[in-house]
Amino acid sequence: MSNSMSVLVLKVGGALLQCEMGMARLMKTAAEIIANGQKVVMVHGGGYVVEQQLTANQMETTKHLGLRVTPAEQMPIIAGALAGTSNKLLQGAAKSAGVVSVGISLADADLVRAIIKDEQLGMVGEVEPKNASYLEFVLSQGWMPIVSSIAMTDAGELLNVNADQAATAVAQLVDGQLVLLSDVSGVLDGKGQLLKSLNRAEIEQLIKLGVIESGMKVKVEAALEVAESMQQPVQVASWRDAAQLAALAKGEAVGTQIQA
Ligand SMILES: Nc1ncnc2c1ncn2[C@@H]1O[C@H](COP(=O)(O)OP(=O)(O)O)[C@@H](O)[C@H]1O
Ligand SMILES: CC(=O)N[C@@H](CCC(=O)OP(=O)(O)O)C(=O)O
Repeated sequence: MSNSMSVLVLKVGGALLQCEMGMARLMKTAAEIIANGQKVVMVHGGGYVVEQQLTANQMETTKHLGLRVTPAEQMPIIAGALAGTSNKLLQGAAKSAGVVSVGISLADADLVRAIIKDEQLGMVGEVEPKNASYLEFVLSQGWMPIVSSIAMTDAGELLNVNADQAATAVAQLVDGQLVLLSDVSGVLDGKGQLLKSLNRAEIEQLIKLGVIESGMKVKVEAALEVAESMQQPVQVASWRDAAQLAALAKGEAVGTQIQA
């Protein structure tokens, strides 16, 4: 079990980037957590920004089981949308909340080892933790790393990594406590009610029933991997919910606890 002073890895989903008030509130929360003495690493998605920029370039896009099929010719736009636009939008919000940030990607400083996940998905990456030195240095300065999910193969090709999976690798890398913040208050049951806690058997059952699907399926599977490998619960909650953010700042459990 990690103690409350361990590194907090906060993953934020792409819908946040469409909401200026949401970004401001989240960064205020991050500022409070940092002021309380805890280190924070932010990992972000940006699925909506990717879609806007592909559409603006007359490119079509599809997802397969929650992962974006990424043809090589789309990679420059996707990298720009995630490591550029999305990352800098969040840095701007951090700056105006008084948080000093360092905007990086998974491709920096050998943070992770990245390989192509499945040829049929194109340039989609699968990552595992590699070298924490750079993150540790940034954190030691009191700065907040903001990490996009763009990675690089050993041959130097850019890869598009699902941001929940990126956050998993980062949490393992820094031995951190992982919180996945989305636009829903947590994992919901078939009636839309929040499920407070889920283990592997319950997750498998809900996936089989089709209650947990698409992006949430990728998210809970990523959460479960961390919960099991690090033997600590992972929280799935919402950046939209001010009460959840306030609880998070106090170190309380929020949303759905994914348990080992
Ligand atoms: N059982 C479920 N509970 C909550 N959300 C679910 C569930 N099944 C599917 N979803 C969908 O998953 C979405 C969250 O995943 P995703 O869009 O990938 O989030 P993010 O971009 O924040 O990572 C929700 O907005 C919802 O549409
Ligand atoms: C391979 C893959 O699916 N990559 C994602 C990366 C961004 C992401 O995960 O963004 P959200 O957190 O907003 O969903 C994508 O292209 O959308």
